[in-house]
Amino acid sequence: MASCPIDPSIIRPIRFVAGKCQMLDQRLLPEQEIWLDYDSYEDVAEAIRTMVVRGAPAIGIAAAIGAWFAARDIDNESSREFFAEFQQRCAVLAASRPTAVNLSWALERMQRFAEANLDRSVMELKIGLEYEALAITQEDEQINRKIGRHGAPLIPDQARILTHCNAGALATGGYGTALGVVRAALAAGNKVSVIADETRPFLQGSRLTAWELQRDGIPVTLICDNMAGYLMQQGDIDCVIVGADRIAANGDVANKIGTYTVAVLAREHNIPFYVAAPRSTIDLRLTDGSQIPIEERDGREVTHIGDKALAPEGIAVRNPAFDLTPARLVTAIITESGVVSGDYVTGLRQLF
Ligand SMILES: CSC[C@@H](O)[C@@H](O)C(=O)COP(=O)(O)O
Repeated sequence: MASCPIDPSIIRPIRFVAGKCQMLDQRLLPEQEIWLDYDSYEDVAEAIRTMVVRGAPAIGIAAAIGAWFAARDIDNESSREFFAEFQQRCAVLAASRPTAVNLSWALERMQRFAEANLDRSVMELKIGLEYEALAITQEDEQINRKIGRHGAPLIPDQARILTHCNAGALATGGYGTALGVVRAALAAGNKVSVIADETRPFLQGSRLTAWELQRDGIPVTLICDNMAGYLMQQGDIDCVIVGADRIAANGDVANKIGTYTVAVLAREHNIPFYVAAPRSTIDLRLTDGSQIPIEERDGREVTHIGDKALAPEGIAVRNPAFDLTPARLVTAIITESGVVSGDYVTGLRQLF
């Protein structure tokens, strides 16, 4: 795979250069800014699995682009046979990571498009799927800017905002969800600052959130995950904003491991706990969070940083990548269609 230096303007982790799809290799940040070229659905599935690309909306975008590559490379003139093969290839992409529903949301949208147009030629289907993938890519940044506009009024001037993981530009098509609210609050003239949890074990907070905010000149202070309680106790945090990988119909939120701990601490200290997410992250098919599949990743992410061992060889390890925050701990869910709080069952349904 070829690489090239980073685009110095707005951060968008997935881009098209000379007709090629490139993804910023987020495993290497902040040390190296390397873009990798992608041209096959198998490689895109691997990029999602290995977290070259990560963050729920960005995973959805990558999946849509992977589905377009999958369609483009099918050699069959019959629309129905093409569709059967397309579905099988989408299933490979769908299996790459289980928790973020944006992945299946994007793949289902691509398959719905194909299924609704089976009277067209395979060539027309392929062109249509390319447009659909590009639409999913471009819409996302606009959605995030709307989330930002809805969320900004909730954030007081001078607020010190705790965030966990990376729900920023790097996790989306651009601008970010939780960090989109921060960007919108700053754009509205409020002098806010961010406190970023480092987010063990994959360090999305220290490697990615700190990197993208510092790069954009947004005030950010890094802390270890276990420092959040102390800072809240000291009165140094005014609100929490995080993203989400999947939100059940009752408002339970799956997000990066450690989010639940932050939500419990926020409740103890009467600090508002906001979740910012697009509607594509809301899964109304699931009545509550217990139905959300939680990914367990390789224990090596816990025992090592890079090649450096942090634990004795052979130690037993658990590595759940996400946790569940019950709706009762969530002050409000900020979406592109408005802010929902209180009765999530009714409020989330009304967004659709
Ligand atoms: C806008 S991104 C929201 C979530 O996807 C984010 O908070 C998160 O948990 C990402 O997890 P990751 O494992 O890095 O994909």
